[in-house]
Parts: sequence; structure tokens; C-alpha cells
Amino acid sequence: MKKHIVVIAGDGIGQEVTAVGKQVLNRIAEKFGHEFTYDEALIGHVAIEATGNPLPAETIAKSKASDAILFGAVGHPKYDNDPSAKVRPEQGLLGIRKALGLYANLRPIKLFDELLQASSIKPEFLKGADILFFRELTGDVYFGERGRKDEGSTAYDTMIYSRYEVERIAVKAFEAAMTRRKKVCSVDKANVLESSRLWREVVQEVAKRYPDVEVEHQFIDAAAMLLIKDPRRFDVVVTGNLFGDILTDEASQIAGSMGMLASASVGDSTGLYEPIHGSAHDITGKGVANPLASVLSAALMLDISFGLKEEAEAVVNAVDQVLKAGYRTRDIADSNTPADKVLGTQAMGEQLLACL
Ligand SMILES: NC(=O)C1=CN([C@@H]2O[C@H](COP(=O)(O)OP(=O)(O)OC[C@H]3O[C@@H](n4cnc5c(N)ncnc54)[C@H](O)[C@@H]3O)[C@@H](O)[C@H]2O)C=CC1
Ligand SMILES: CC(C)CC(=O)C(=O)O
Ligand SMILES: [Mg+2]
Repeated sequence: MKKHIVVIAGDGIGQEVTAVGKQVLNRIAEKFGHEFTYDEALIGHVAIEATGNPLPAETIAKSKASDAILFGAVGHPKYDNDPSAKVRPEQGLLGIRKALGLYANLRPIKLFDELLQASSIKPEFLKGADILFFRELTGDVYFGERGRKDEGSTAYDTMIYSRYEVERIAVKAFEAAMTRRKKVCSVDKANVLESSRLWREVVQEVAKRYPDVEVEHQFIDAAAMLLIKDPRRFDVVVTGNLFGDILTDEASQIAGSMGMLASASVGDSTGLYEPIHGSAHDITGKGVANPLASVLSAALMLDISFGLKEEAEAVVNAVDQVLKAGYRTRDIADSNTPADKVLGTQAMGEQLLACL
């Protein structure tokens, strides 16, 4: 199979982890007789430095012309510490999601057995946890009207959802639930927010089309608690952009680390595959970032965009094997991990390639 992939590494550890993701894709192509060609494109701080724009038109054009995108991260401390900056790296990521119509962000929370001890949650509450989040990705407060008034002394962001936006993500969640344990939990704040009341109304309507699926509605505050108290109660979770962003960082502790969680952003156009983590300034350039979220994002690409199930499984199995062999990056190591098994980003990549 011939496929053209655009690598948008972006900022910070995005550069380090996508390098490993790409090596794994190359090895898969070699092993299974595919031809993957690559292009690179700029986004975020590196794009601002080069062009003044966090999302150059060329990046959108290259992305649209590709079969899939391997994305790293955006962000730079310069902007985090300067709230008044008008041009920001994060606009690049929000912009590409919108430009490509990537309204559904699938975030699988997969706990590898070997990492039971790495989690901050007690193993007896965790074993067997397997959740698939559907986070709406192009609406909500991230895209609503925002601004300042009263001479800058009042600021506002608008949480806004339209019926069609809720319906299409709900349909994706219910369809996925039909192939899994047939449970959907919709998360909102319908006891307070009007946009959440519309959300709940539409999810209830969609649910009627799937009588075999058990549906529950939870408020975001309770859902955040239940996720830690009893992660195994969840199968598919569907929620808005903001709540999904926060809940899945929380859920990374079920999988052991932010460095373990992959995602697929899909919708109207080319799929974009991205770790859930950011550019991680605190570890950038140290060579210690966990590349597995990027590698598992590449596996989602093989599966969802290319339909290469066996190849995707080979990648997940390689991750499993490397963990079984005891290798860890720093974020998933624990007090029992021998020092010689704690690997840097590239060395972890080499173990995966050896395994493949
Ligand atoms: N998708 C994206 O591009 C995102 C970008 N950001 C941006 O990233 C920058 C840093 O934001 P933070 O809030 O610190 O979130 P972050 O996700 O970059 O990091 C949070 C914590 O997790 C750790 N971490 C993240 N990925 C890791 C990996 N692969 N291996 C080992 N440890 C890992 C980091 O070291 C840090 O302690 C900010 O500029 C922010 O705006 C934040 C979240 C997502
Ligand atoms: C720019 C942010 C919305 C990125 C983020 O935190 C995410 O998508 O998880
Ligand atoms: Mg996030």
C-alpha cells in the first residue's frame, strides 16, 4: 500500500517523540511491504519563528493533500508566561483541527498490564480498565466568541454548541459502543449550563437509535471523581471539548503517564494522529520524553486511516513486549525498575524497532 504522511512535529518534545513515531512507521512499511512517503510541515512556535504565523497556509495545503498526519505538540514557555501575546502556538493546533473539520478526538485509555504499578491509582481498582473517550474537538468554549470589555477589566469566553455538532460526535460514540461493551456515558454540566442541556437533549435523542446501548449521563464534577474511584465502570465516554480535554489528562493516570496516551482526530478530512500531551517544556531537550504516545498514535493511524489492522496490532504488541522486557522511560519507571532498564526517548525507540 502506498501512503503519503505529513509529519507536523511542532514544538518541544513534539520533535523528539514524532521522530520515534516515524521510525516505527518506517519499520512497519519495511516489514509488511508498504511504501510510506513523508513530508514535513510547520506549526506552533517553530512556525511563528519561521513565518510569523502559527499555522502557515502551506501546512494546511500539505495536510489536505496527504493520507494522514503525524502530529507532535505545540507550545512554548514564552507564551505561557505572556498572557497578552496575540499570536500563540496553540492557535496553530486549534486552527488545523478546524480547517480539516476534525470534530472527533478518540482517546483510548489503555492500561498495559505491565504498568499496573506505575499508576498512582491502586492496582485492584485498575486491572482491566479500558475506556474510549470521544472528545468533541471543534466546538465549545475553545471556539466560541471571546474577548474583553469594560476597558479590558472583564473577559469572557463563550461555551457554545449547535445540535449538529453534538449529534455527529454522539453518533460516533454510539457506533463505537456497539463494537465494544455497549455502554455510553455522556458527560456534561446540564444542571447549570444551557449548552450542556442541549448536549444532553441531543445525546438522549441519538440514544433512542441504539436501544442495545446502555446510556448514562454524568455531570463533569462527578465524572472526574468516578474516573479515579472506579475506572472499570466506563466503556465509551462522550463529552465536549473542554471537559474531554481535562478528563483525559486525568485519565492518563489510569494508563500510567501522559506519555502513554495516544489519540486520533478525525472528521471530514485527513486524520491527524496526536499524543494527548503537550510540548512539556520541563523535559524538552533532555531526551527523556516517553515516545510511546506518539508510537501508539501511529498505530491508530495505521488502523483508522489506512485500515491496516495487522500492522497496527504489531505496533501495540511491540509496545507490550518492550514493557514486558522491563524497559521504561522515566515517567513510567517505578522503584523496582533497575537503572539499566530506564531508557531515554531514542533508546526506547530502538527497543521497539528491535522488537518489530
Ligand atoms: N496537544 C498539544 O500540543 C498541547 C499543548 N500544550 C502546551 O504544552 C505546553 C506545556 O503544557 P503542560 O501543561 O505542561 O502540559 P504537558 O502535557 O506538556 O506536560 C504535562 C506534564 O506531563 C509530562 N509529560 C507530558 N508528555 C510526556 C511524555 N511524552 N513523556 C514524559 N512526560 C511527559 C510533562 O513533563 C509535564 O510534567 C504549554 O505551552 C501548553 O499550552 C498542552 C497540552 C496539549
Ligand atoms: C491547545 C490545547 C487545546 C491542546 C490540548 O490541551 C489538547 O488538545 O489536549
Ligand atoms: Mg489537553
